[in-house]
Amino acid sequence: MRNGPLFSKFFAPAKVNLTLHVTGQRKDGYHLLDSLVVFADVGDRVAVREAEAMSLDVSGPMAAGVPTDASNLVWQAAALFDRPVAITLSKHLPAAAGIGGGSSDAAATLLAMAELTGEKRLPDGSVELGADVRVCLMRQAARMSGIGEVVEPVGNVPPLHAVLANPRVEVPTPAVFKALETKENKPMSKALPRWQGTKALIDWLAAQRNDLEAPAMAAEPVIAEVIATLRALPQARLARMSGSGATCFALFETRDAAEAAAATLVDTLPGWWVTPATFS
Ligand SMILES: C[C@](O)(CO)[C@H](O)COP(=O)(O)OP(=O)(O)OC[C@H]1O[C@@H](n2ccc(N)nc2=O)[C@H](O)[C@@H]1O
Ligand SMILES: Nc1ncnc2c1ncn2[C@@H]1O[C@H](COP(=O)(O)OP(=O)(O)OP(=O)(O)O)[C@@H](O)[C@H]1O
Repeated sequence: MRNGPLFSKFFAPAKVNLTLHVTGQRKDGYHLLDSLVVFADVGDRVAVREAEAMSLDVSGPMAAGVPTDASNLVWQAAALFDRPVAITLSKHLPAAAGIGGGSSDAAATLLAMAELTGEKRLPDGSVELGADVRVCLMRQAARMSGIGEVVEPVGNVPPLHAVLANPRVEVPTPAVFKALETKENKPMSKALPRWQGTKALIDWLAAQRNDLEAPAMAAEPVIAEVIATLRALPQARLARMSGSGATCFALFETRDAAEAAAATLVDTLPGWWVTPATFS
């Protein structure tokens, strides 16, 4: 005898592209990428409960403007299983922000639905929900290539402490890719180094790129201001945009330095979304 409806919940971590090299473009217009992806200890939360019919409740400090109907990627993910559920989504990440958002929420929903239904394999169409869904399903440091469908785990990534900042402007991913002038750029080195500690990783990252920074900045010039502001923070070692923006990150060698820097930004720029984070 089961006691009460089936229920499952999962964390949806922010997805951060430490690097994002655009190396080509397919005939269908999708761009080929080479990206070192890590996940933050900040994110959304998804819960699903067995119900008579599908429903979605969106709450949390970043819920404004997030769809509450079947256009939400969590609804689309849950609907791939033939089991109606009441979904609750608690939004802590800004949307259209280059840090996974909908894709990470969709991945968390897929995992929650698989647990709730006991399904061992994900339904067809799961990873097609978004180019970032596959890497978000892995939710650990990975090298992502192809258009996002090739995901290779990367071990021994030293801990990175960061500040994430978003000026609360939504940046449409398709437009940023479209505006990228040079589609064939150098990938990262074939073999990634085995970094000996946080400083070695940051030094290596400094020689990598996010090729979408330039088109994103052209679309939203405030992104250049975000990067300059992050770069000027005490003990900030590197600042870069994540994904197609507008969220940018600064890297620090200690969590204390990241938290102190975040507190400074929260004071001086109350209109921005700012949080300390640890990447792994
Ligand atoms: C920028 C990244 O976030 C890096 O992780 C991803 O490549 C984009 O992931 P995403 O936001 O889940 O992207 P999707 O929602 O699947 O695609 C949005 C649009 O971005 C463009 N797009 C996306 C991924 C890719 N490799 N090449 C593209 O050109 C396409 O126009 C696509 O229609
Ligand atoms: N669960 C969701 N959370 C936020 N936005 C969602 C969600 N589902 C659908 N959307 C819609 O998707 C759009 C893109 O939001 P999302 O957070 O996926 O940004 P993104 O820039 O694509 O993230 P990334 O590029 O890092 O994958 C939003 O503007 C919103 O209208």
